[in-house]
Amino acid sequence: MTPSMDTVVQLPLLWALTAFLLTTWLPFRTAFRPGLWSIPGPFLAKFTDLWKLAAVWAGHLEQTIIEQHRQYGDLVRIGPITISMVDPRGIELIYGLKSNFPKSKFYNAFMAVNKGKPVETFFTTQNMLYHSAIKRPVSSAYSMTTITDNEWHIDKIMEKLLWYLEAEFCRKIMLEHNRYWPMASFLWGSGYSFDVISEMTWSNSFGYLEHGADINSMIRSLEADMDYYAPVGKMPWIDDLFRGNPINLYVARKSSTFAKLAVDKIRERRAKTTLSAQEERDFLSRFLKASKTRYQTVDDKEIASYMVTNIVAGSERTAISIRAVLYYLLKTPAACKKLREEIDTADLPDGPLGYTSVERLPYLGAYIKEALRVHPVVGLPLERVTPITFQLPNGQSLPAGTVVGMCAWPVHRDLATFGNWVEEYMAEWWLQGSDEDEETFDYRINRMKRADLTFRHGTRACLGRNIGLIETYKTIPTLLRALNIEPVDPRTEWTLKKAWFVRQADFKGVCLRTATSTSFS
Ligand code: HEM
Repeated sequence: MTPSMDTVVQLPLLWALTAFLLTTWLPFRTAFRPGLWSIPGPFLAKFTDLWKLAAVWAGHLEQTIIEQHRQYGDLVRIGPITISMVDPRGIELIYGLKSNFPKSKFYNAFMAVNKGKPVETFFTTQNMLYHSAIKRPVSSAYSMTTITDNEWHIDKIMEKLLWYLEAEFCRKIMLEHNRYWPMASFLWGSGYSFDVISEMTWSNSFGYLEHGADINSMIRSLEADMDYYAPVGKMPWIDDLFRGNPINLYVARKSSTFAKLAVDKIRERRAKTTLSAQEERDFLSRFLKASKTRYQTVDDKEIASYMVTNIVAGSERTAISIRAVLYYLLKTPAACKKLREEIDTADLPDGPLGYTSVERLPYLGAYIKEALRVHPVVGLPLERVTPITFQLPNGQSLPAGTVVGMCAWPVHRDLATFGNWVEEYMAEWWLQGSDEDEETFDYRINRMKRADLTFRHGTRACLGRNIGLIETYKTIPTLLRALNIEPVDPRTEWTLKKAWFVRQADFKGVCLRTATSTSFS
């Protein structure tokens, strides 16, 4: 059968129309989306999320966003429907309790897989009702009172760390090798924080400190996962295509390492007839208690998901924070000296320091806050979706369905809030100046606090904030008191691996010696 004359004429027209739509009309429509087209930003980003993906892939989105904001101002369009904002007033509007904006699809990539099925967690869910339903039964387990009542879990691991560093390594290796020990994996790596959070969760640490190695490469594979999630989260359909497609999920039908471990721990705990005092009060016991009263919401799948979230969200972030504080202290010898003096004169008890005995030390607080300002853990914008038209502080409005996010790196470098010293480590700014009256100081410090995105803010703020803070506040002075930690060469820099987290790699210049040894040879 030969095609009719009409078809012959129509076919090329159809192709031309399709080509026009694909090459001109659709990109034009995307770029000139009402409410967004006037917001400045990189040209490519108006048309496609490839711009974001490429910047994350290249490992410097946080720096690129800082530069974009310096070039274009407070609002930058970094994707066809994505806006980055830097004005600290936006924090309350986007993340505050009243706004309740859901997370964007970026978080889909972070979903764990259990028996071939993606599992939503506190961290990943975009359903705010589900989020509040699963958070309510367990939120008291993360309160300041509960965590300080259970500091002994942290103390146990801290004692191991001290023993390990002093007895096992420092003394021995110092005697053998020029009396210093280049700080390596255990403290510098994440093993310590992994051990703390596993001890708090099920009263048994992974044992990184004892093994001195990355058991079953769990840390390495978690880091690799995070490095994968960050770029694919910027174009979530890529993850759907490769990892989340039904064929892959069916063929794999596997659970993530942490999900399997959590299920085993629940089974073991249920089989126990008596529990130790420690087990009675750990997270797992609290989750199991919650399941008795809220059994419709908190089933075993949910308990496993709470446990996985604890391990995944509570290990790397705290390790990165502790490393940041140590790094900036070591790079600023005057600060380190001042802090040592503060600790020495504070009349503190022996052994691992309690949170209540150190939280009021002014220099310690200032050094920690400043390190987390200069080096926030998360390096990407925390994306939320506007459910309705969103009125910005400058009067402009964004249409419903816009992805809007603030990244801690540019926000913590906002010149209007932090002054011209934003790139410097200047902890004293968190303290009242000698020529500053109370009122001026209160005004200044409150502005700085309102611009603090370290743990974020509002409904989806960090659930483990108290753990992260207590662990950091306890660990830094306990270490400084027990050991002299010094840079071999203060000019040495660390290297940074930037994806979802801005993770530090080897800072080889650091070495340890016990506080009692007098000098390096
Ligand atoms: C110093 C250490 C820590 C820092 C700097 C930190 C930082 C953050 C930040 C910035 C977020 C918001 C992420 C987002 O909106 O995408 C977050 C969320 C979260 N963090 Fe932390 N975190 C730390 C420690 C912990 C610990 C120890 C735990 C666990 C037990 C934890 C559990 C969580 C959870 C569950 C969320 C998700 C909350 C939600 O969406 O409702 N974090 N954290």
